[in-house]
Amino acid sequence: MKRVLICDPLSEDGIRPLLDAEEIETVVQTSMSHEELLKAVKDVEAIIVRSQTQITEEVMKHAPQLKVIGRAGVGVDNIDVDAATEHGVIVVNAPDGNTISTAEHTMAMLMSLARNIPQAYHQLKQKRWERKKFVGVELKGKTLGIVGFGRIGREVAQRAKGHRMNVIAFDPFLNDEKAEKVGVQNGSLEEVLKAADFLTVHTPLIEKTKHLINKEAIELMKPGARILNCARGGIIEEDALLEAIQSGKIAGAALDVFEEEPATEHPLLDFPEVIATPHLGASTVEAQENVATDVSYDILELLRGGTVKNPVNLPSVSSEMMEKLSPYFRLSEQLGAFLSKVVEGTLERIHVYYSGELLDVDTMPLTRISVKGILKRHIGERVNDVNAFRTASDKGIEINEQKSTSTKGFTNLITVEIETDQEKRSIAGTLLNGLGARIVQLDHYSVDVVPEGHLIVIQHTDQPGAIGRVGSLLAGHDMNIATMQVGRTNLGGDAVMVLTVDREVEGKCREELAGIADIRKVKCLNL
Ligand SMILES: NC(=O)c1ccc[n+]([C@@H]2O[C@H](COP(=O)([O-])OP(=O)(O)OC[C@H]3O[C@@H](n4cnc5c(N)ncnc54)[C@H](O)[C@@H]3O)[C@@H](O)[C@H]2O)c1
Ligand SMILES: O=C(O)[C@H](O)COP(=O)(O)O
Repeated sequence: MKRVLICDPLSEDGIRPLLDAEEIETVVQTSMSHEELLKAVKDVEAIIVRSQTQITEEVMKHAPQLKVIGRAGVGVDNIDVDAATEHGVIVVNAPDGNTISTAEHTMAMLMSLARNIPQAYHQLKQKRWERKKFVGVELKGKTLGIVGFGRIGREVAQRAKGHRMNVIAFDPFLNDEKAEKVGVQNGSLEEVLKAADFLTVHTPLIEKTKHLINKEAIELMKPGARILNCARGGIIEEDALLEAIQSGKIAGAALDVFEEEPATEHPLLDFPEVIATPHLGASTVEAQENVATDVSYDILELLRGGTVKNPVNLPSVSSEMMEKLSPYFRLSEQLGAFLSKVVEGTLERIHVYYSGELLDVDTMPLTRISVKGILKRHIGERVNDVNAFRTASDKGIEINEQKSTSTKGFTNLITVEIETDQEKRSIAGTLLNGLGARIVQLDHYSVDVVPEGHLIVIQHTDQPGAIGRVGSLLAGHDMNIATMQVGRTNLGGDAVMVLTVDREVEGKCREELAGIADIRKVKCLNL
């Protein structure tokens, strides 16, 4: 018997496939303490959670039989996906099942916020007939700013348009053409912040979106604007929001999620301008049945040796292929990650070229890993080796893979090229026998860089003193330079510097670097 442990409340109809499977024993044990959870996972092959239960590496270490973790919902931020991958545990989620419910909940919050419905209801329940106090605003003609135009963001936009709102959205995967097709305006984050009467966030919580809506962002907003978060606590900086509510800059907020949940004692709840629900976005009969069904089928398939529909981290490479390809896995991801951090604009096309000893190998898994490395910057851990292509195609990004006979003298060479609506950039890397991975080309500059650690990539004009000024500035910041590579097109022409430094480069240091004469662009990377 294979044991499946369900740790958070799930729809019984949704888990029916598991309950009906003869070879599966399904154990439902919710609201466990951490110690109880560690004991309960001892002999399970699958764990299913919603957002409450944290599946940490410690939990995985206590579950030696564990093969799969199912997230009956979208966000996998309560699961240590990296640790799962390291432990060979597949993570699956249910990305589509609760989209509509969450979009509808966002609209319910938007309307409640506009018309003070929770506050008025509360007064009436206290037998107070207040009318003057609860004068609201219409949605018609107002601008809804959407940050994160994925599944839920798009559904919210459609509904807001039904209310005759103007919609402006920001998403790194959105461009004017795609926005126009769905009748919204494409904007930068700054443009969205400045235009919004109501601002709603629908991004995942990843490093890049943590406190995306902070004090500086709120300062850009219109006085009297209102903010909604039905995505994840932490995308909006709660202290900054509190201050803005206190000062009157922000007229109201609707929150379904908090940085720490349960959030019964949260200071934001003391403000009458703040309305809130206890993470109810996905709490409908339909969504719960959908997500439980999707995750149950995937787990069943996987435990029966089949393939899953919604893997978050599954590497799908045969063992024979693995032997040939695995030395290039890390390099492929590093090339993608490196390039995604230096390129500007909305991604349109990714080309990957292989040459040398990679000519006769099925390199598709490597392309997938490079694409994952590129997309990870915006999507976080939810993009993986398996879903990288699907995610790219969902975002309208074209992927091309080609074999090339031009080896530039290397026994193997991988070249990744990104085209955006603004520029075309490329990077090439190789595995040097006995020496490991090297970046050997950045655009048309030859370099020799180990793709690891803290890197600074500087585009500048080749002029005497430029290198010295960079060195002195970094020294002034007590920043040790481990390696430095310089490439140039021609004397006095465009040039690039790639430096490896011993620690992360802070914002102030980066700004000062960008201010040096002859320096055009500075990008700081952690690989
Ligand atoms: N409140 C709830 O109960 C509930 C229910 C479902 C989902 N969620 C949360 O809602 C969020 C969105 O879910 P989804 O299904 O729409 O996901 P999705 O992956 O379809 O969309 C997320 C979008 O955010 C974009 N994005 C990433 N980084 C960005 C950035 N820095 N700026 C702007 N956009 C960025 C991505 O490109 C993507 O298009 C997730 O955080 C999810 O966990 C909450
Ligand atoms: O990411 C999600 O799917 C939502 O936050 C839903 O979380 P829940 O399953 O705990 O309701």
